[in-house]
Amino acid sequence: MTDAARTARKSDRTRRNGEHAAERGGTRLAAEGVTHGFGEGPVFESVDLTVEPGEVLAVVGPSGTGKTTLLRLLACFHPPDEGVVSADGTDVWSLSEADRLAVRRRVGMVFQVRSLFSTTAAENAAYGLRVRESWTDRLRTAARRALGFETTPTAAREALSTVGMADKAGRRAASLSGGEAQRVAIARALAPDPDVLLLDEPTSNLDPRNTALVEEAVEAARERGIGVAIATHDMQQARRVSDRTAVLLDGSIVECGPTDRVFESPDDERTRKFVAGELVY
Ligand SMILES: Nc1ncnc2c1ncn2[C@@H]1O[C@H](COP(=O)(O)OP(=O)(O)OP(=O)(O)O)[C@@H](O)[C@H]1O
Repeated sequence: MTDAARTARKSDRTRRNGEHAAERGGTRLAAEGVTHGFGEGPVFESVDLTVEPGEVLAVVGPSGTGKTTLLRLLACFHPPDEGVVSADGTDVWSLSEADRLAVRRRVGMVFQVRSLFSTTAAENAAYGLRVRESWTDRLRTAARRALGFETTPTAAREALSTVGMADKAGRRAASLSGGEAQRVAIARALAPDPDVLLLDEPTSNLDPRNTALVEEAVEAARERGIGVAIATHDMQQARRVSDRTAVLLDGSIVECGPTDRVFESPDDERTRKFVAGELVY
């Protein structure tokens, strides 16, 4: 495909996804002037970044630059040292715990390390739905299971299907390959239909087939109007899946813009060198 055709296809996709996002409402997550560290000086300073509804944002940068830290802050796991993490313009750390929990429930996160519970793929995919069940629902589910009825909620089955794992729903997590386990982790994040999906290096160590299936799931999320932020070392992946790319280097976002522009004519010399593989860390 020519560069012009790729750009045209992406802008068409961005427009359609904007429409899906508008239908859904969505949540706009943002880091505003965020500085964070772990006691030995900040990992990054004054970071401004938004994840818009219905877009895929790639966060690229060398190892140790703070991509995971940034995603964890956006997921509201803990407050930043300085600056604000906001959801639709509201500082999430100014909210009551209950309201902040409500924001967190609209955000799904998939970690770089294997993080499934030691049960079946189906139970893992249903986890986010089950935690929201009332006690009556739980009793009903337990009773149905005792009677041998299917108890996997439809949303969990659909999420497993989105990641190509429908046929392995009954498999125990421990028996899944790394790629299968990662796809189930994505299904678990997708099943409650989050507004935002945060993916931390979801395909590091995966083979091309699993990588392609994960990228298809990212596309499916985008088509539902979900905003996706994906931290990745893989520049080709950033180009394939994202609408915008943020480059996190030397403790700050040195560049953030439409992916094709960032890769083809970056404003910052460090970006040019980084995406060309010329920066050695
Ligand atoms: N809980 C923690 N305690 C102390 N230091 C931490 C903690 N979490 C991260 N760090 C440090 O913060 C820096 C950024 O780490 P982070 O995992 O966010 O980077 P990254 O860009 O995601 O790296 P990678 O690409 O290797 O996953 C590193 O120097 C790391 O050692």
